[in-house]
Amino acid sequence: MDSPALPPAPPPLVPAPPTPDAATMAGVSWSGLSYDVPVSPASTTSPAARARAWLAALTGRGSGGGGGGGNGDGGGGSPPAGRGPLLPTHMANGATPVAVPADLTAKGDDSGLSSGVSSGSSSGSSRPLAMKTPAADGAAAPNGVGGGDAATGTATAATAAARAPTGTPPRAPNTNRILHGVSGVAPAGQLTVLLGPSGAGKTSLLNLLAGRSQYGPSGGTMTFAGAPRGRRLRRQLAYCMQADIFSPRLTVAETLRFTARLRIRGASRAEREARVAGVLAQLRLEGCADTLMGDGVVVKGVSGGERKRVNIANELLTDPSTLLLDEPTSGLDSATALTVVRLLRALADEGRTIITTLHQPSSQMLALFDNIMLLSSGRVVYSGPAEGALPHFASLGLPCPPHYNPCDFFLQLLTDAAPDGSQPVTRQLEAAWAAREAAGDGASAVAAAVATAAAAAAAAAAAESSPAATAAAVGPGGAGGGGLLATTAAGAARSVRKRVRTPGVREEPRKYPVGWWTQAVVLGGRSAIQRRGEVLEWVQMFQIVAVAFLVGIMWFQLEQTERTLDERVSILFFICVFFSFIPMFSAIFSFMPAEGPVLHKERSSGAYRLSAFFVAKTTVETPVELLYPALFSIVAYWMAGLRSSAGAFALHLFILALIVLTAQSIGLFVSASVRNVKLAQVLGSLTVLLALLAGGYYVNNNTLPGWIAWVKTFSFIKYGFEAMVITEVQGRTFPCAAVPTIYSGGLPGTPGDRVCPVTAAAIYRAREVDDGLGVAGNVGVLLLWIALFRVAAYCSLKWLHVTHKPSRRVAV
Ligand SMILES: Nc1ncnc2c1ncn2[C@@H]1O[C@H](COP(=O)(O)OP(=O)(O)OP(=O)(O)O)[C@@H](O)[C@H]1O
Repeated sequence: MDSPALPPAPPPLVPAPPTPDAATMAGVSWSGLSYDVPVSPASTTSPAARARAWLAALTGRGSGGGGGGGNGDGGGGSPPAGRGPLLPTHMANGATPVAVPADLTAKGDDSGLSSGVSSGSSSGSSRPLAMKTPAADGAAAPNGVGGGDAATGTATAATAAARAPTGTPPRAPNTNRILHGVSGVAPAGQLTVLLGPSGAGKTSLLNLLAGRSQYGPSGGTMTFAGAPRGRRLRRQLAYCMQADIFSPRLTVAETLRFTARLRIRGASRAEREARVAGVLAQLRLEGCADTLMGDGVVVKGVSGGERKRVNIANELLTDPSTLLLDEPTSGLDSATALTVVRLLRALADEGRTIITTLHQPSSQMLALFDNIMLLSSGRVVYSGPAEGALPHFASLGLPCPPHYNPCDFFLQLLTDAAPDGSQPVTRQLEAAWAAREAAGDGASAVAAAVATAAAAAAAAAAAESSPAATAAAVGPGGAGGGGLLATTAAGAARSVRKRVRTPGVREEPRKYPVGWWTQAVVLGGRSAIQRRGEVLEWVQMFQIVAVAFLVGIMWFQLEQTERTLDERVSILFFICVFFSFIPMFSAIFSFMPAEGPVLHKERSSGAYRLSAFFVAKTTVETPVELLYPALFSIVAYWMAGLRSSAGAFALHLFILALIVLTAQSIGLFVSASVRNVKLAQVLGSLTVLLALLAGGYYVNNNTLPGWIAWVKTFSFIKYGFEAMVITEVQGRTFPCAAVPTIYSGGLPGTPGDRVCPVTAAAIYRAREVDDGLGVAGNVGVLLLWIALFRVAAYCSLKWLHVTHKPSRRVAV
């Protein structure tokens, strides 16, 4: 019996997904990216919520999972498909309503930045601007990224939901959504610019792409050169942060040389020098190669424009295929800013993927861009070729006035607010773009296609992980990206193909470009150079020597009798205190504000291990810290007439060095644990004051009540002071003076006779020195303190102070 004929297959409801070209595959794409951050603890009212917010802020975990309430698009989950209301049809110019995806229908923007779309906010507005959809006037779709026809009718929210490349995940409680399922593509060999008003989410998006966001993405995918971001691509991606953070006391050339030594793998010295010379020439920095970087405040250095270019040069040293830049022109005059943008254009023309945020580009700059992505409150209002933006807005009934800078026009559209603070036009633009994306005519379709291809490539790579298979996959004609790349004839894509095929790009056997020892040696060398301006600072040197002479004069050639025993003890205590304050306060500023930002930046780029930095820094700084007490002692010790023996002097110096290192270690710990400079200062002062008060000189520790007597155990000054006293008087006797003192006894009203001459034991008794511990015991305690606080400083630095690894809630 014949089987009945099958009914013809129904026509597809959605257009076929676009096929990304080679340059797009080799570039960066992101699909449905969402980003949530914890709400500020101060803005929550309930104590429990505030505690959760504090905890989230502390641990860097923005939201713990899906679901939960909330008033935003994510908070309560998306409304069922098809239930997105339409915008009101009050708009002029015969505009038809724009379908609003479910994502935009929530009352109130969960980002907390602006109000959400509501019929009231639009219909009640007397906005002069009105929009129409592309479908309304039959306008041809502007050249969207993915190609494909514009929707032929009003897209529904159901379509939007069905066509969304990735569903935006629900927003967790106590979080703000900064990015709402943002999709885009930045093809290789092209300059892609993120534009939008302040707070639109440009930096957040860039941070996500760079893997540097504080909390990690809440949803979505990213692909780099057709693959998910992984370690193998880490060094192919460079990020120029907005703040140009550099060590102020290094010259431009030194800065680049140190970066080259730390970040270029397996290069000889000559090759590194050639690379540095190359980027200096490329960025036209030869003229200021020997100028200090400076900090613009204390150390005079390069100009703002040069600094920006050094920032870019520093990242170009590793020859990255993808360069992300956050506001590379901020603070520059228009001519210098144009120079920087031209430079980015040239870098893109070399085949690199360049993605940058810019604040207010001129129309001259616009002509240099390939693509722009316009963001508003974390949502896309346009993403595609730069020349397609004006037609897109014109098709919505928003033509750019003649002789107007298009970029200013875009930003004005996105910042225009009604008297009640609402932004109906912005909301409508977001909705219009969402509708266009839903119709398959936008970046999200391309990004989704790239993500699919990337997933397939990753699966294939996992199946065939042999080097031969990898080579076949990346080579021309291979089954993977190489095959795709080989199909293009575009110049940009050719250079991209060359880059992607560069040996070493695919393999990242080690986490860091150079080994631990090299890192430590290079960082140590840099630390030494950084301190050159400080160590030899005549003022500081003069201060130490001047105080040494002053002390020598005040305590000049103390009599070797009972009469001056008090002075003898007091000078030792003064030395302990003086050399507790100085190293403590110089260490307190070690990481914040001084080196913390540089460390954070360099660690974020994966340049070196924290342990290498820490060991190098503390090792290099130790001899410098010990120089001052040595200078001081050479003068003051002999002038004051302390124990006249080379051995005693050496031991005195050794104990003083330990006191300095203990104070420095505590200072390092405070600096590594506290971000607030003032708080660090207060903590430092408190620590030294407590150590001073419990040091056994001012207060008789044995007479303290039991509940507070334990404080003396934590006074590092006490241990140093006692060790010094023992060194000074051990085995000596001092002839009695005419007038009795506490050392010889026999004072009126005290029991017992006077004991002459005064022995060391009598001095220990009078000063409550614990001679049972001896010099060795006290030295041991100080060494323990040094070790403990250094380890604690390292741990704080690693886990509390400098975070360079964002938490990741989804794998991308
Ligand atoms: N970690 C965070 N915690 C709280 N809010 C954040 C965090 N990161 C970003 N935001 C908020 O997200 C919004 C977007 O910030 P983002 O820096 O991305 O904006 P932008 O477009 O780069 O702005 P600008 O042009 O002024 O630099 C801002 O309102 C910002 O306050």
